[in-house]
Amino acid sequence: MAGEIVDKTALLGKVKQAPPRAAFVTFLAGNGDYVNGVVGLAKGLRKVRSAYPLVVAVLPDVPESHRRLLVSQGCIVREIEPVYPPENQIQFAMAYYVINYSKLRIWEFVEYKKIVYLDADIQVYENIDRLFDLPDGHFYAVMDCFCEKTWSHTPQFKIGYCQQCPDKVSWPAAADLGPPPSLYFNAGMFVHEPNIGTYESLLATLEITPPTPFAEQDFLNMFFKDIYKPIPLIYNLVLAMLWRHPEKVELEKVQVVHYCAAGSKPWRYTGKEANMDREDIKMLVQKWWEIYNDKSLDYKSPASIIAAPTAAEQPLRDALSKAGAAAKYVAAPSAA
Ligand SMILES: O=c1ccn([C@@H]2O[C@H](COP(=O)(O)OP(=O)(O)O)[C@@H](O)[C@H]2O)c(=O)[nH]1
Ligand SMILES: OC[C@H]1O[C@H](O[C@@H]2[C@@H](O)[C@H](O)[C@@H](O)[C@H](O)[C@@H]2O)[C@H](O)[C@@H](O)[C@H]1O
Ligand SMILES: [Mn+2]
Repeated sequence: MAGEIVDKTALLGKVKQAPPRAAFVTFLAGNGDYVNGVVGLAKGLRKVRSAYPLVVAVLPDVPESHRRLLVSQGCIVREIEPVYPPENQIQFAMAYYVINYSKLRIWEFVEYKKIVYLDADIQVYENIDRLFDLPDGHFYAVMDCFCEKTWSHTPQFKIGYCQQCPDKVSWPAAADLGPPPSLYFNAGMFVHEPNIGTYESLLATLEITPPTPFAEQDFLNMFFKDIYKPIPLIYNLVLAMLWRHPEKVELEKVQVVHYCAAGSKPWRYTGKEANMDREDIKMLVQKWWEIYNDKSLDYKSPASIIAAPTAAEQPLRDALSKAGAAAKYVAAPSAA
């Protein structure tokens, strides 16, 4: 850079925008392979040029190596303490669901005015930043489907009722079944406002609420029933919709895919489970891998752009150096 004088600190100051008071948040537990989902999500949000950071709420059992990997991919890693439901003999739909109550900790993230929560097995294929502009005071999420056998414990499954097609099998007037279930959302993606009062109420209510098969998803549906506002399924395609309610899915319009069907986690996909040999599933898994393997989507810290810009980044560097006052080049402190 002969002749070039650049004040790296000044440039860094210009590259760093004021942190937006909103964020995407995901949740990571254990030392297993869900960390791949978070890396994929971080790269997917970068690909769609989201203006918001990805915060990863990690449980204490997430190893340092996974945390470093996520920081190297531009994530903000924040440790949370687990949340457990009251002692119980309940059979969760999936045994590991018990740990998903820990998602409740994100109501403590009050440095963010609004949060879009995304499971680690979700990928974002179009920019959904507009969700942060939804009016406050509601809990926004996509309606779930009751048709998979994971719901076989419920009365609605037993009579073949699903909220996605309430007229197909209408809810019987029989008194013993009570009223039809309220609108029920999938808790893999939702828009909410962190708030300490809400957080304390969530935890206090949990202490006196017997756990149920869909764990925190059931609990959140009960807690936010009065302010829940359904949003279109383009924001959280629960894969089972493809074979349970295909008439409701326009795949080309879907912006967010939730790899929640059994066998659909891309990083451990074998194609052997039910429905996993479908062409649309194979295409969606391949789409996930294309982003995960795309090195151009790896995070580059502002310092690395300033120090060694690629051709594509040169314009940014030039603009910044023009914007910044001419000043002596200040080499970064050597790592040694
Ligand atoms: O071993 C696990 C299991 C779950 N999760 C987190 O908990 C979320 C909910 O679990 P999962 O997505 O498997 O539930 P599903 O949506 O498939 O019912 C995951 O997306 C991850 O964010 C995790 O980090 N490690
Ligand atoms: O702990 C309970 C979990 O319940 C939900 O997953 C279910 C649900 O969507 C069912 O309707 C599907 O049939 C099933 O495949 C799927 O796993 C959330 O995605 C997840 O984040 C988490 O809240
Ligand atoms: Mn999920």
